Amino acid sequence: MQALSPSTPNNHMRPSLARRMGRQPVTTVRVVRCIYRSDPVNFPNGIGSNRADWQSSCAILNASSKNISREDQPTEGGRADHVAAVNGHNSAVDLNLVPIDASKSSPPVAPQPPKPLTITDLSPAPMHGSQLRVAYQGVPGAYSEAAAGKAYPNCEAIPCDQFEVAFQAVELWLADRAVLPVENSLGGSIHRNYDLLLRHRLHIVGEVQLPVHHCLLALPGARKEFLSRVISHPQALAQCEHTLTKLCPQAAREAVDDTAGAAEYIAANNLRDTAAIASSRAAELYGLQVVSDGIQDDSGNVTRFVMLAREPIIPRTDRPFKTSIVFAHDKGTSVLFKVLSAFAFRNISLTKIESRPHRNCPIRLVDDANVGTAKHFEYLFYIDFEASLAEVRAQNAMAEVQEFTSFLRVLGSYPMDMTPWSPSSSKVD
Ligand SMILES: O=C(O)C(=O)C[C@]1(C(=O)O)C=C[C@@H](O)C=C1
Repeated sequence: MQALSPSTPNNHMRPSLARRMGRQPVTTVRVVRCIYRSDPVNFPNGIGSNRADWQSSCAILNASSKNISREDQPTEGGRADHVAAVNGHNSAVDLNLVPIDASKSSPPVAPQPPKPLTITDLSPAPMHGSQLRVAYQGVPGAYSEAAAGKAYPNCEAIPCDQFEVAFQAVELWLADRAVLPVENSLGGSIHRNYDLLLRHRLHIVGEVQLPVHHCLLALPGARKEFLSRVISHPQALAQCEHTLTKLCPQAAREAVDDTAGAAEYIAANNLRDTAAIASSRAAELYGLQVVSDGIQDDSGNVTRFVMLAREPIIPRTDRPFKTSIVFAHDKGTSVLFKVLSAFAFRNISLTKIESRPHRNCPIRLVDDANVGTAKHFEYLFYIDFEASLAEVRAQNAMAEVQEFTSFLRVLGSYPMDMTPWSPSSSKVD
């Protein structure tokens, strides 16, 4: 089976099911022009230069207007005001977008003098986040939806059919935050999402670590001995690899876009020979039965998600902060030790280091007249360190790192998730 995506035939069933759930997944579309009505979260005083820019650069999007034309793929590297991700045909209502009709526009009102910016205008809303619109990849019941709820209780979670679309939803003010899984304690890093962090200009403003408790789900009455395949997100398949071999050795494993989408697909197509790895909430939402509960290979299975916003938060020192950076050097990996020592000398702990291919310059050739040409792979390095950028030691470390690197970007300086440890229990039958 192909992965569920906007272009695959499977996709036709997803909007209908999502509609049953009360909302449609965000898909990639081209919006002609749009206006943003209000942003109570980022600009509670009703003022902000970003919003003004946005208003002047955009005009009309009407939920029912014919101005929206669907496209299968987002424009690669396209400008934010050309490509939008909106929610189905009722999007304008859901997303606070209002039509402008010049003939019916209200009478002119005296211009209001701008209110001075305050510190709250500059800093995104705190983590309790009511009314925050949070874009996530997947359909209701996905772990990313649960992560959005953990980070921002009472938020409005907006399903998106791709991670790329979740980024665009924030860039285009259709959502206030995006939630992005970056690593799992069993499956490791989600590499593609590291690449997306660099390709887009959003800022990391928070993190949550979510215990991930997987279930094997099938249609009511289905027996695990007769299952011929198990479908899920590749990370979920990896996290249950050994347990699955014991439970259903006969079943083939197939990757799809998200865990809950796998459950939805089985229900929509009445597949009696197929099971999904997904959450118990997905079982409830799509009417499936839990064949086995707690099938992750380790009871302490945890996925780390980062929260992304258009603006960075102001780093503080009154609680534990983490900072994420990415860097490269035109002399390659030889600078890595120097960069790491900038943190070590200041007693700053690193919590994560990841390397990704340097796509702009993947290979560096070093000619040696005597022995020939060495071909070195080039990397971008992602580092998370345990300090706030408001701390002098972190600022000094960064100044030193800047000297050693040819490219350096701060992805965000944000509060660490310090919630109590509650591992998901393993309950395999
Ligand atoms: O498919 C989902 O439910 C997701 O939210 C995605 C995702 C991931 O990308 O890692 C999130 C958490 C789990 O680790 C498995 C899958």
